[in-house]
Order: sequence, then C-alpha cells, then structure tokens
Amino acid sequence: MNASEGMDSVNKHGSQPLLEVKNLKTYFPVKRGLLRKHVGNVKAVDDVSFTVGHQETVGLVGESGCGKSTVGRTILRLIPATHGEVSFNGEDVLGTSSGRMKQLRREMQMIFQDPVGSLNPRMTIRRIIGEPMQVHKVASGSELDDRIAVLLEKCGMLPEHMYRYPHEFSGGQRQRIGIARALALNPKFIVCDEPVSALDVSVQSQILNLLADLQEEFGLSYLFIAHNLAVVEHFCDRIAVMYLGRIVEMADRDTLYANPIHPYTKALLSAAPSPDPRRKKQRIMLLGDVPSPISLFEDEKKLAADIAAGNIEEMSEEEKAERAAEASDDIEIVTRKRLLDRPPLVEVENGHWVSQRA
Ligand SMILES: Nc1ncnc2c1ncn2[C@@H]1O[C@H](COP(=O)(O)OP(=O)(O)OP(=O)(O)O)[C@@H](O)[C@H]1O
Repeated sequence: MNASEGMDSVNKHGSQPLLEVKNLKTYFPVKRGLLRKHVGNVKAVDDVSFTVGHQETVGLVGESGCGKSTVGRTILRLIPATHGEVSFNGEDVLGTSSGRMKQLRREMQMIFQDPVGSLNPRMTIRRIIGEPMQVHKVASGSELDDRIAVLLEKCGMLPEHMYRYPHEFSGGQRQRIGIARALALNPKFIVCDEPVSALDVSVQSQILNLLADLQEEFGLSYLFIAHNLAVVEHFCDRIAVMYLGRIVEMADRDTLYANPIHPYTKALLSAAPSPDPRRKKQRIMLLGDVPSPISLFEDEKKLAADIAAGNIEEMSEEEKAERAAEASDDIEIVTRKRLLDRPPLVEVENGHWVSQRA
C-alpha cells in the first residue's frame, strides 16, 4: 500500500475523513538564467498526501519556505494545483465548477498569519465580519448585526467593537476578529495558517485555547500550519512534518514526539524548547541553509553526477563537521545535503509514516 492510498483514509473515529488530499503538487513556473529565457519550476508542493478527519486537528509543520502555506491555499483553490486530488466530504474540490466552489468556500475557510495585513484598515469590524454573510446572502439588516455581535462574543470580544476599525485593536484582538470572520459562514473546516506566529507568547496560548473551544462548540476540523513543533504539541491530533515540498514524517502527536524517526523531525524536535526538564533530548544541529525549491533540482542532479563520477572523495565543510560531531556524544549534525534524498513514505507502524527506503 502506498502513502496516498493508505495514509489514514479512515480516521480515528472510524468514519471517512472530511478532507482527503492525494498526490498534491503545486509548481510555480519561473523564468531563470541571465536572459531569463529558461523556464523552470519552483516545486513548492511536491506529491503531498494526507487526510483530516471530522473534528480533527492536523498539524503541518516545517521551516519557512517548505510549502506549508501553498498546501493550505491549494486545498482552498486560492492557487491552482499542478496535479493531484482534494476531496471534501467526498466532493472533488479541484475539479468542481467555480459556482460550486463559491458554495464550498462557505464550509472551507482560512485564518491568516498576519492579523494586521489580513484585515482591511478602511473597513469597520462590522463590515469585515459581515461582508461574507452579505455576499452569500446569509443575513442582512438587524439580523446581520445580531450575528456579528454573537460571533464577536464567541471570540472573546465585545459586541460594540463592531463599530471600530482594526488599528484600534492589539494583535491578539485582531486575530480574534479574523477568527470571527472565518466563522461567519458556519464552516466545517478551517486552514489556520500560522495563526499565532506573529503574536506574543502569552497571547499565543489564549488564541490556541479559543480555537480549541470553538472546535468543540462548532465541531470544526483544522489544518494547523506552524513552523514550530512546540506550538503544535498540545494542539494537534496528528502532525505531518514537511521539508522542501514533501511530507517526510506523519504520525499521531504522541507517537511523533515519543518516537521521531526521520532525521529532520528529530532536528526540529531537538530545537523546540521543552517545559519538562525530565524530557532529555539529544541535541541535533541542522547544518547549512534551507535550499530553495528551485535549486533543488540542480542540487539533486549534481549530487547524482558526483556520486556517478566518484567525485565524493573531497570532504566538504559539512562532511568535516559531521565527522567531528561523531566524536562528540551529545550532539549530532544533520547536513541539508543528506536531507535531499527523499524516498517515498513508508508506514513503519499503524499510522506512522516516514520517508525512508522500504
Ligand atoms: N507565487 C509564487 N511564485 C513563485 N514561487 C512561490 C510563489 N509562492 C510561493 N513560492 C515559493 O514556494 C515555496 C513554498 O512557499 P510557502 O509560502 O508555501 O512556504 P511556507 O512553508 O508556508 O513558508 P512560510 O512559513 O515562510 O510562509 C517557497 O520557496 C516560495 O518562495
């Protein structure tokens, strides 16, 4: 069974998943070279498969530029997919008409990272939250105001806040307004794109608690995007770790934290601070910068050519550092070059998928 067929197509509640993503690819064409004549592809998302169950929170974690936001936006059809399937409640999202997509958007919403940039500064909060309900003809007049007041209260704000403007609120309050807007059409599924990354640590936990309460009350499912494994630890049921456009490991939260297998997951976990001093962690250093997805193809080709030509005698700085680290017990070095080899996902135990050789 390959990853796209088997990766939790039936979720923890034993029912079919709400969202199913299969072999999703999103490539951005770019012009390259001195004369910009060569057209290449940024493989932002490169064969990603996962599911999200009813009332489940799936975390998508990885460093900046690994393709997390592109996955979220492609699922909602905010950007076109190059290949793959997305089904929501059994319905084909990528192939459906734009009219039907407008209807589906009521059920699939997004919360953005930047609570400042995502709210139009010229609109009152009433207009920001009310607009989707007006566009979809859900409510108008005093009923609209009543609904906005309830949504604001559910998100920890006051009804009278609807007459104010975004700049009158703090970052955390603005994120609450963004959440109220996402809830306006009574969705079932929300892509939360780094909703707490721009907030102070003390405010982060308030917003996470709010999202958890709303999930309980409205039966929501979340795809929760984050770059920090510490943030998703207490919030997600299952976690997928992404590196350079692909999922390299996916498991339920407890399994992933107790038994990370992929070197990249181990490195991310070793970088995350733990409040529990008993949880002794091996220190792992990731050496080098994250390669750009556009250079990836060239790097892979060069690596393959080097190996084929027997050109790997000369030790690179990274390899020297790796050797040096072998002499030390408490620190392991993972070079980015090693991570370029990304074999397919294999199920190592029930629901725990890792990119490795079968
Ligand atoms: N419209 C676009 N045109 C070309 N390349 C793009 C476009 N959008 C994203 N990319 C590239 O695709 C890759 C993935 O970007 P994406 O924003 O999905 O990553 P991310 O993991 O969400 O990062 P961050 O945490 O910084 O938001 C990056 O290399 C980015 O530069």
